[in-house]
Amino acid sequence: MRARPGGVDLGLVVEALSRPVVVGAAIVRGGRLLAQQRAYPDHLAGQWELPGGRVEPGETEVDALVRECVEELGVQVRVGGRVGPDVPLPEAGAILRVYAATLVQDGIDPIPREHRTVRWVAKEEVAALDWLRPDRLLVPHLRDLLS
Ligand SMILES: Nc1nc2c([nH]c(=O)n2[C@H]2C[C@H](O)[C@@H](COP(=O)(O)OP(=O)(O)OP(=O)(O)O)O2)c(=O)[nH]1
Repeated sequence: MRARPGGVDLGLVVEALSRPVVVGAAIVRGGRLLAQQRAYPDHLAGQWELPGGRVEPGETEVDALVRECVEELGVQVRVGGRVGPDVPLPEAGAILRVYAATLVQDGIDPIPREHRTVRWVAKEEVAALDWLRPDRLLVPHLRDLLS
């Protein structure tokens, strides 16, 4: 039996709050958004996502974004504000939380270390990219970021 003070199911609230967080970086340079193309697993290969990954225990979300951008792309990022709502990731049993970001050194190009390729996407191209399914919900918010 779940506790329901005031009609709120506390079990569900705790479950939602404790779900692991995958952070994503919406890195913008010169009015374009950086997207990266997955190389694996097979059923996701070829689709596009934002740089990022799981927040490890003891790490802040900003720490995780900075670490993932170094690991995946070899670049340092400066993390800004939130972009769009939290998006459920049913496959990973997690939620995706996206932050705006910029490159600390504008002249250093991101090099994909774990992905097939990366691409700087213009506002009018964002909606047409073959994003991972959860990211599709974020397309209007990503476009707004490029306004
Ligand atoms: N980084 C990132 N992951 C995303 C996005 N959208 C989305 O559904 N995901 C999913 C893919 C994965 O299931 C999960 C990220 O998990 P993860 O950090 O363990 O990374 P991964 O599957 O790429 O693999 P690995 O680093 O463990 O090798 O979030 C996105 O925009 N960026």
